[in-house]
Amino acid sequence: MVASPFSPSESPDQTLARDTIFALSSGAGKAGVAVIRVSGPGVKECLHRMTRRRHSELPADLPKPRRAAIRTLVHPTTGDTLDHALVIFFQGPHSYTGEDVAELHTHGGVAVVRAALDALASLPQFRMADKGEFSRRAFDNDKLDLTSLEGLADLLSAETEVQRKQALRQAEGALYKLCERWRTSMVRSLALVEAVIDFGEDENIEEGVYAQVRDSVYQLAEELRGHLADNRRGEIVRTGIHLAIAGPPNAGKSSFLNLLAQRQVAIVSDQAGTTRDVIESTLDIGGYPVVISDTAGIRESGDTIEMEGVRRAKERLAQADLRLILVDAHALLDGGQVSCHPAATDRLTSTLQHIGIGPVPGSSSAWPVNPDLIVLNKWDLVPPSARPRLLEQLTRHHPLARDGHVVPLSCLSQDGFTALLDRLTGRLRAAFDTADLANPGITQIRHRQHLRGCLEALENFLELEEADVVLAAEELRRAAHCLGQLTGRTGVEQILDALFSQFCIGK
Ligand SMILES: Nc1nc2c(ncn2[C@@H]2O[C@H](COP(=O)(O)OP(=O)(O)OP(=O)(O)O)[C@@H](O)[C@H]2O)c(=O)[nH]1
Ligand SMILES: [K+]
Ligand SMILES: [Mg+2]
Repeated sequence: MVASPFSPSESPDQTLARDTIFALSSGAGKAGVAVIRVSGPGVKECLHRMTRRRHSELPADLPKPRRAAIRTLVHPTTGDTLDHALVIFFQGPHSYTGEDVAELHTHGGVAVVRAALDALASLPQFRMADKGEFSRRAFDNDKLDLTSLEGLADLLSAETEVQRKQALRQAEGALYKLCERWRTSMVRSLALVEAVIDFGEDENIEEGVYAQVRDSVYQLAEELRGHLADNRRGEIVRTGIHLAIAGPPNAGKSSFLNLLAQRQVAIVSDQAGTTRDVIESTLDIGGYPVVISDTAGIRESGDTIEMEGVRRAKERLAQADLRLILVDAHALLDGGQVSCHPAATDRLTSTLQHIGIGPVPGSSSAWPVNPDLIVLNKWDLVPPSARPRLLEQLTRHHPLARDGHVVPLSCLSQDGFTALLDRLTGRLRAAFDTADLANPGITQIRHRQHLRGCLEALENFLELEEADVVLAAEELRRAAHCLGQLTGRTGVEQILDALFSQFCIGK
């Protein structure tokens, strides 16, 4: 958990005014163990009234903080034994919420849990927690900032390894710490600029203070720019990487989707133009969440419905994060053979041109999309003797096929599928690896907006002259405020006070 370095102390009155909240924190329904969490000023009283040492009628001592203790759980008024439970006590502020917290690990039966919850509800000023209320209290008590809370929410809904890791890092406060480092630097600069305003003529102000501030703001702006130029990696991993499969009709695109998904998601047939709509399936590929779109085969057609499908296919291809083009390898051959040197290469070029990739002669409507992988499907139909030559010719002579961008595959026999998956995972890792610990990613549009606002203010600052020192202070204040909105920690005065006390500028 992240403790704010600037946590304001809560007055005892505020604490007392609060209800004690409780909830079943583990999943609902029958289970081996259930965890009931209790937080608030009444926790000690609750443990005193509801727990006994085993085989004893006497109230048990409060368990040592953070140590599990076995207790008999009883009803606070009737004294009925409810269960034997493992009890853990966390003394505020060293707890998740920052208040006194107890965890009761009871047997997971539905009736046991209900009895325990009913017993808790009978205590004065105790009530069931609202949704997210424990985390809300953690935020109010400066135990968590907004980005950590968002990370926690993402962690609860993470479906793949990469999402889990990213969410965990954010929940642990990596983004928060980075933002606080930036914000502290900005507030420090602000303090110096305000010192220049207040004591500008004073001999106690060092020479060159303003230049120092400019340097540090310049560096900060560079760092923020670098952070914003992340190709939206974190956001994409959070919501799913969009991979489009496109290609000519009958290349085997739907067969490939079905192979990836390991079930019959899309209709496969030998009729060209089978797929019309975009068909989506969300899969876990090497730990990455990937939303795969199978699309209509791209070709000219008189059929208005098919043309709408083709339009959607092109649109999807243009918007995708990753593009996989599937072609029929057999169609690149000349009567089953790799004929004179440039033929297969030319055929690939023309196949790609037909689906709008690469320069289209005499057309201004070519869109500049580059495939991330070109899959040569129906490899089983390529005679084994022709395979090495075909591959060599393409990788050597086709500009889009170089650097291992071409992979042979047979959806029919599944030959080449494992190699293709490895290649795909490699591409995903290259494009979306978020494991850079020193550089926690931005995972929400909201983060990006506040960072942009912050950068804008810093850039405005850098355009000002030293004479505009009042405006300069205003921009720095705005920059720090933007970051404060990102983390939910907007207080500037506390940092300022702490810094001013170090400057020794007062007489
Ligand atoms: N021999 C062979 N046939 C394949 C392979 N992959 C797919 N096919 C066949 O090719 C035909 C077309 O497959 P689909 O998956 O429908 O192709 P598509 O690209 O989705 O076609 P459209 O949706 O019409 O654009 C079907 O008869 C498949 O069985 C393969 O690797 N080898
Ligand atoms: K088809
Ligand atoms: Mg299809």
